[in-house]
Amino acid sequence: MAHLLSTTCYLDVSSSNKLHFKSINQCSTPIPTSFNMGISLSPLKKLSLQRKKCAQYVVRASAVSMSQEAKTQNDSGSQQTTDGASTRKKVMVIGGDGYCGWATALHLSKKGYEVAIVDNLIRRLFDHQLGLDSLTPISSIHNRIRRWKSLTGKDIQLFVGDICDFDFLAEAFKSFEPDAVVHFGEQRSAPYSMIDRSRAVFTQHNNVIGTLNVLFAIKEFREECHLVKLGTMGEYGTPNIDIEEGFITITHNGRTDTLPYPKQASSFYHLSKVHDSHNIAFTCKAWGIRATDLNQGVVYGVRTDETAMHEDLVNRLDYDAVFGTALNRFCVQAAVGHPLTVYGKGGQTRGYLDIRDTVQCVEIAIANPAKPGEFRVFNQFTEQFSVNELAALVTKAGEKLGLEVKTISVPNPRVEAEEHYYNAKHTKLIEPGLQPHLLSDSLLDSLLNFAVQYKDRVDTKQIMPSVSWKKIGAKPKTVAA
Ligand SMILES: O=c1ccn([C@@H]2O[C@H](COP(=O)(O)OP(=O)(O)O[C@H]3O[C@H](CS(=O)(=O)O)[C@@H](O)[C@H](O)[C@H]3O)[C@@H](O)[C@H]2O)c(=O)[nH]1
Repeated sequence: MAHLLSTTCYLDVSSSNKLHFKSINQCSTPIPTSFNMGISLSPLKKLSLQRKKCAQYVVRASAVSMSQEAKTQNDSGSQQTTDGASTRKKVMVIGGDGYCGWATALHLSKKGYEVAIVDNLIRRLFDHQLGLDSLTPISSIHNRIRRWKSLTGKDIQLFVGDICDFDFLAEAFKSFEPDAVVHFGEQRSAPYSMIDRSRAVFTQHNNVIGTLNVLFAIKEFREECHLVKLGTMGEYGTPNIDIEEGFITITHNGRTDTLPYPKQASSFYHLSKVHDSHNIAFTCKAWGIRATDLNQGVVYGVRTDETAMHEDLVNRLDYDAVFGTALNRFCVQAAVGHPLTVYGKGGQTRGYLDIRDTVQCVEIAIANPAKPGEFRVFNQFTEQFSVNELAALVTKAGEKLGLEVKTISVPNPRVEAEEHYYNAKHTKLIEPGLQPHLLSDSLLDSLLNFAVQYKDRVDTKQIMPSVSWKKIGAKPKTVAA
């Protein structure tokens, strides 16, 4: 069984330019290395893809010139100590190199929080393995952080390693001492988890054990630390009743109780988040952990105020059938003249939100922490759309830009309801101040323009779905060269 090569690196942005190397840790979580259509990925195999002894090093960001005057930002990340002094709240962003994590790390840093990114960079490895790429060219995490420092004067610490390796996570916790942990560090694609047995096992192991380790790290080293965990609206499935925020009050045989809302996830990925929610709820009760489960809907968009500051800060945008999500995919499809790929009847309805609202929601959760022992659940989306509605909106916006947009019905590769009732509550983030960026013509114009700008980078072979919920088997899938 192949394993992941994991480098543990610590980027400390302070005074001198020294580079320190130190041997650290090992890990044993298997990750799959092949996908689809017959030929295995020998170069990646040669990497041996093993979580083995690796280097820890410290890079000083002052090695990068300050290309722009550092600016003072509005700081909302400070907190009062018992003696009245003001300190900056420390937030560890696990998965801070990914789509939502990178945007969030920058936003929190700008808001005055002291931020550390923890990431094993595996999202970049998935692309290498499956032959995929972000629509937008993205810089290395090191260059991203250096650029941020040069533009704003703000440090972001970097711990490169795997949270399934508890020794690594413990070191990161003891070194950074977070007041809050935002946990995006999971394999987040439903199709990826449905490629083959090894991807299903990897997804659930990685996600469930990673979160379990975070819970143990909080208990062991930072009891007061608030866990802000990214869950998913997909935990609820599509029941024929209104979806509440985490809990539902039920009267049964004359007795009444408020219970966790029933979970009906529809992929091994979505199920991993259900398992996480149970583990978190249990440890809140048993150990007094304070946690917020953010059941996020489908995210769209690419720009946030911070990622728009420089090309080195640009976020990734996935359009392929494994990692790309519905609206982002449709915009890229429209830009390259590919028909919009509505799966099945297109009545599948989900909650959606702009990535600028993802970063706002996380900040709201951190600024208003759960109490010790409290397990809160917020539904994190701003609007509901069916896939057909999204296709119609993109068609209209494309026409305005002179694009001829067609839609096709693709046989649904997933097992899901294609026509159903959907009405999900989402008030708990609005009350403390979320100001939603609703999907508008101007947003669609700018997303489409963005897609048009990068359309030469699109590999149209990655658009049609090739992962089937029904055909998943034990045999490892490999990718063609
Ligand atoms: O080309 C496409 C792509 C998707 N769909 C449909 O659009 C819906 C949403 O699919 P998606 O790929 O945009 O989103 P999903 O697989 O549900 O997962 C994404 O959105 C989840 C939130 S939610 O959908 O569970 O609310 C997050 O948890 C995941 O990390 C993120 O990848 C599904 O019914 C899917 O069948 C199409 O019709 N055509």
